[in-house]
Amino acid sequence: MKSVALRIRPLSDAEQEEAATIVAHRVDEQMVVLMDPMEDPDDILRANRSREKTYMFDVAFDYLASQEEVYRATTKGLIEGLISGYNATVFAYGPTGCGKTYTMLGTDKEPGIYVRTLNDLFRAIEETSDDMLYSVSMSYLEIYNEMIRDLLNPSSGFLDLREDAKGVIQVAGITEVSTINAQEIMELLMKGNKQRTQEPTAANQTSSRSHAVLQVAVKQQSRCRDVLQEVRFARLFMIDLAGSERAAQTQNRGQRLKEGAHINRSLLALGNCINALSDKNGTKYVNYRDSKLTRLLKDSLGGNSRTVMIAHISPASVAFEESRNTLTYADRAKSIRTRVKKNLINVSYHIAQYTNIISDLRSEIQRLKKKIADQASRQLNSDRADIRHVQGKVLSTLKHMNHICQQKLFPNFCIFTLILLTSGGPGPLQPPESGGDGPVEGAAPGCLSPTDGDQEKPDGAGKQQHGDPDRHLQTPANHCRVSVEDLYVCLIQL
Ligand SMILES: Nc1ncnc2c1ncn2[C@@H]1O[C@H](COP(=O)(O)OP(=O)(O)OP(=O)(O)O)[C@@H](O)[C@H]1O
Repeated sequence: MKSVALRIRPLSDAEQEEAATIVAHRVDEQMVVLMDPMEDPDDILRANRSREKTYMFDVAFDYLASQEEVYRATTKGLIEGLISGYNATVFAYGPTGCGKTYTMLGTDKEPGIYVRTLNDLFRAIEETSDDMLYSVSMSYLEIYNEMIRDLLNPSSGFLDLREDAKGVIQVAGITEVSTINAQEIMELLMKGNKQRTQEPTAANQTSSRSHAVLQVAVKQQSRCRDVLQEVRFARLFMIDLAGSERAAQTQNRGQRLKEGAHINRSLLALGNCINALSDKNGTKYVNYRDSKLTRLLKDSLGGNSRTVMIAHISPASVAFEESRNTLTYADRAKSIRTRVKKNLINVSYHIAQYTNIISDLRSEIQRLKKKIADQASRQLNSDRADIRHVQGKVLSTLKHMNHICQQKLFPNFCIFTLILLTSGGPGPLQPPESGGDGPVEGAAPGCLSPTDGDQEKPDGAGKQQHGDPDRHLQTPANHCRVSVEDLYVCLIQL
């Protein structure tokens, strides 16, 4: 547990009337002492024991502590974690009439933990709402005689507990009100509270006959829509348990007695869970299924939750037995360890999203590779066609030249023909390997290349002379075409 606190309420009017003595004292911020009122001091001396037993808690309060002090020391620290995705639970535990409802709900003048927590939660949300987007929903239920009732919609009948795929316990069909308006939530809380089963008993005029569970779910995500966005989700349970009671003390009959039996049964189940969870060897079976209360509190007790227990006792000698039991359970609860982790509800969604992006990119790469390969093969085919076309042109030019050449030019003409056939004649064609340089390198000595032409005619004279803008393109086809033109010029000059 994150912390276990103890609160000792003031002596009640009834206790004062009974002239009860005070047996439970707060010694300091953490220590409480309980004195046994029945023990004979002589017996204690003879047995060499103390009449007093001390208990240590994370924090201890007595009748002087204000509601604000209790809230600050126990619950306020949970809010920051809550809005960042850490589950939290605060529950009030103790015998009937010892101040659980006072701590959790409080009064109009002295509001309790519910109101203070919600106020601070909405303040924290407001302070960060420029960067973060929130959604808050609230539900309020009671477990009365082992049945779950929706306090925000009591006419909906009894509800069932279900475990979702992730093992989280949910209340099927519960009303969840979405709001980030503190005032609205307070009104709902007050309305729900009026629905809560309360009856006067001899021990408490306003005894809660049910366990009340206020659940606030907070979802937070960044307003900035980047790819690495996280959605954090956390639940806060605030629980006002019904008080354990002894029939003799409450003088209950009939329905009250039956309620008391149910209350005690679920609190016994809670006590058993606390016992098993606090077992030092960790080998005891934790039976959450014994009551609806323990099923609902499964995560809060031994799972993923920062849990605060506020145990309550009366200081009076008449309540000694109940106080001792409560102190013993609260003391044990200190050794319960929970495994808290941040709830990032859409991590798997993002992983799925990344997987989709990667597979889209892979198919895009495949598509582009195929396109490049197709283009390259089309280009190669068109280059081959160009070269064959040029070769054809060369041959017909040569045939034509054959007619116009004088006899004395014939040997020169034959030499040029030979050169041309050696450099670009029919035979296996090589595609350009780098910028079309291949055919130039492969040209026979004496065959003119565009570069050769430029070298021979500085200042672009060659370009003007031939007037062909494609002349400098380094493709095999152009290279051959230029060579033919140069050859033609040379032949005419000869
Ligand atoms: N710290 C306190 N300061 C002043 N009054 C208190 C304090 N604690 C409890 N009381 C008063 O004691 C009475 C009983 O308290 P409360 O109803 O909160 O007990 P409870 O533990 O919730 O009882 P139950 O389990 O029967 O519902 C109430 O009248 C309440 O106002």
